[in-house]
Amino acid sequence: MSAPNLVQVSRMRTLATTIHDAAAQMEKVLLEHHQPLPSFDEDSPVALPEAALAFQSAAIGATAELHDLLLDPLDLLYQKSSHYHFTSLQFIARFHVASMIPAGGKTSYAEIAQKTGLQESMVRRLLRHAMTMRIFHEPEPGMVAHTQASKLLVTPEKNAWFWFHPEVGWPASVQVCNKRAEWEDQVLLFEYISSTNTDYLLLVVVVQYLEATQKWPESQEANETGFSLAGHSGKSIYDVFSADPEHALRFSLAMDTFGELPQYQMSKVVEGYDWASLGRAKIVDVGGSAGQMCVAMARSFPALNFVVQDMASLVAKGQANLPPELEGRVQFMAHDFFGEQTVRAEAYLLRTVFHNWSDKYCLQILRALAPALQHGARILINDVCLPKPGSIPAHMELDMRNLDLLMGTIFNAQERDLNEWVQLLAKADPRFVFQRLVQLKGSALAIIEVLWVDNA
Ligand SMILES: C[S@@+](CC[C@H](N)C(=O)[O-])C[C@H]1O[C@@H](n2cnc3c(N)ncnc32)[C@H](O)[C@@H]1O
Repeated sequence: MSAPNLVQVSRMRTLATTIHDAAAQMEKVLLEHHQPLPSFDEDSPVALPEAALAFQSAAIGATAELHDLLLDPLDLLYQKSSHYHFTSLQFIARFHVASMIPAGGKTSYAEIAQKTGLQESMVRRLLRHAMTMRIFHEPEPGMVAHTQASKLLVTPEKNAWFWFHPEVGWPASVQVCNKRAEWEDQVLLFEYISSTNTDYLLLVVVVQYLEATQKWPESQEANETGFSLAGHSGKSIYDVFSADPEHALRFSLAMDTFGELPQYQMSKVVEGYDWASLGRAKIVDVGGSAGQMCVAMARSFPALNFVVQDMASLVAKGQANLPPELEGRVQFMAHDFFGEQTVRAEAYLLRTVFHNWSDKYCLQILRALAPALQHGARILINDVCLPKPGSIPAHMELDMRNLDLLMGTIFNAQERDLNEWVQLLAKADPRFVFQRLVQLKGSALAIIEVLWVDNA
């Protein structure tokens, strides 16, 4: 075993000390100038006294470096290349949302929806995303109030300046490499996805999100999205992929890298749920890709057996790569999850399956399970469960709300909060009875545990 990296530990402490010392100096200066301490409060002074500026700069530099230093490197790349925040900022700027909220007061999501012509649920998603960046806050459920930053946007000049970045600078920057013509060529598009990461593509797609939302309000269809508008002439991502299974397979490889981010790792699922409580049981992994999750679980829980269901190309890949010692314990089956479930089992796992489908299609996937379900069967949904605004650290909430906007942009789908999960299940069939939410430690994902109860 190699020795711990003491240089990194020392840098971490040096930075923490710089932050501590600079903050103490700033407090002193502010007290001397009879100024309040920094806060997000809408009435907090914007400018610091001259004597505090050097300390402010030292603290910002050290916090930024400490933040990056503490990130997993894959997460660092992900965070630096995430651009979903432009979607919520574009909405705020385009509709001059700041001017709809009175100073010192509050306005409901419903009223903002009515003034902007967007659906209330969309307004809530966009503004809750911005709130993780301290732009507006939700002082009570359903209401929006100013922070120090959002209040600046009340004036037309500031809003125009703010508008410039998502509406002019951002779309222009997408064109910098003048690739749009080449993107029309799907082969290059998919080579791009698989060879680097999805961000260049997603940038073009996300630019179109508000356009799609305004063009097709309330749409639940994947061919009426930012993706469809971004050079795909009305096609959904599914249409584009199904025309080319090889590239669909490559996209699934790109998704595997997503799964390596600490907050989405499969090990958190293996460790975070009481799988042993199932006893000797069979688990069907619906939409289980090439079986990576089941292989990890089979290794840790010898009493469990698995059936992985997915598209034919993926299950064939899973079967070919199955470690020999798991032969017989992990089976593969091509199955369309919109079609009737035929395998009877003690539990059904649906891992990150629902978040890329709108409610209309999630209901179909849930109802298709029913014919195979026996009283007491567990349905385990491993997906994001959006937190109450402000209830977890902002960078973690932002990560979840980024994913929410990404799902909207590409699929007309969404991440869901607990209330939305419970409502979705009840609407699918009252025999789906929500049991409990298990928030997996160190993960952005939860397990929503549901029982099938005959006569419920
Ligand atoms: C976001 S991925 C999740 C994969 C896997 N559960 C995981 O967590 O790594 C969604 C999966 O659903 C599969 N899928 C999409 N449409 C399907 C359908 N109609 N029937 C079965 N599987 C489908 C995809 O091939 C993909 O493997």
